[in-house]
Amino acid sequence: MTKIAVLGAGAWGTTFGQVLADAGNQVVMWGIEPAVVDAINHDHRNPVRTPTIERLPDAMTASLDREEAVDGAGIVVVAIAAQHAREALEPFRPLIGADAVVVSLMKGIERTTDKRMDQVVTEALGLPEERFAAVSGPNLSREVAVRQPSAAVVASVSPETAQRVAQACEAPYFKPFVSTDVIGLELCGALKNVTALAVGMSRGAGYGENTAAMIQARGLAELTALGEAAGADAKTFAGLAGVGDLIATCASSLSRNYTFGFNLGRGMSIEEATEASQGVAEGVPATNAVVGMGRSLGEPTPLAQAMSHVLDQGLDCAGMIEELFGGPISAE
Ligand SMILES: NC(=O)C1=CN([C@@H]2O[C@H](COP(=O)(O)OP(=O)(O)OC[C@H]3O[C@@H](n4cnc5c(N)ncnc54)[C@H](OP(=O)(O)O)[C@@H]3O)[C@@H](O)[C@H]2O)C=CC1
Ligand SMILES: O=C(CO)COP(=O)(O)O
Repeated sequence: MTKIAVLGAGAWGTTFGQVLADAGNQVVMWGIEPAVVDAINHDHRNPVRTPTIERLPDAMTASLDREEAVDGAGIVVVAIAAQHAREALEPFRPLIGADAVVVSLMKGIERTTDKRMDQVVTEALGLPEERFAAVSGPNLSREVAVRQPSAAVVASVSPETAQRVAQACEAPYFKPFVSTDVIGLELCGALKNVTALAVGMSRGAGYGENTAAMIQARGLAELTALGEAAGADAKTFAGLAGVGDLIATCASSLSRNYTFGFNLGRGMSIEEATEASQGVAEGVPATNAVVGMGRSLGEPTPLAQAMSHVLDQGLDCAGMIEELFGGPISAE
């Protein structure tokens, strides 16, 4: 059995840990909450983050100790809230094996640097990019947790690394595809969250399918253009990690980003929506980073800009839509 460490015992880390265990690996979760680590070890449960999983596989254990978690692990998976990834990972730098591959499940942009998670992870760990892979796709954790059929894309600049990670996470209900477009995959995951906030907001305000579709389609155009400007392959945005994830996230109350937006749309303040959120809504800190990224690449980001006015200045849903669609007629 291959040992795989999963850093971060949140909803997706724990659920993906179950995928890896179901795929035949020995999985050690690393977390910072003693109660969560204790519950995984003694009750085979993570009642805080994955309450719908009644019993985690026997091949899953957990540790509070960094060294114990990654010692002998051939693959190290990172599923930590994006804004905390760098500080959480730096202490792992001397501990991760020289041949280990590091995999990011995170869908975010670092607010203070506007950097993608592949950049944050490789910088924090001093990792060559050939030993890094990202996994992204339409993977609402509660559905994967009950083993509904799902697929994801594993991207690495090294086709061998992508293949190795894909083989490790292929389970009867979880189908990985491979790609070398790390930048595209990272931007799909992070930027669809900003669109999900806006679509959720329109739903919360009472608007229907047409409004949701127009925001979603413009969001896709925006993230594709930004991705291409950053060096990504446009094909990635039409695939599972792009359109696929956008469809899942923008249509589901299981998405924290959609729900955060929905709550804003029905009148909650940012503080109230944050309080109501069940886990991290990555689109919130990513929004201004997307605006910053657009500015540095010379690419307009009207949707992210409108959402930043929602988050920073309290713009309401009607104002957000007016800002997005109220300008002069232009080519699509
Ligand atoms: N849930 C989903 O459906 C999916 C999520 N993702 C992505 O995966 C990433 C993780 O999401 P998810 O697990 O759902 O989020 P959760 O909010 O459930 O969990 C976040 C995790 O980050 C940990 N964390 C936060 N700060 C620190 C820190 N300083 N040091 C160590 N650990 C820390 C939290 O620990 P603690 O519990 O102790 O606070 C928690 O385990 C996100 O980027 C998300 O976009 C990707 C695909 C699907
Ligand atoms: O990325 C996800 C589904 O693919 C999860 O979305 P949320 O982070 O909005 O819950």
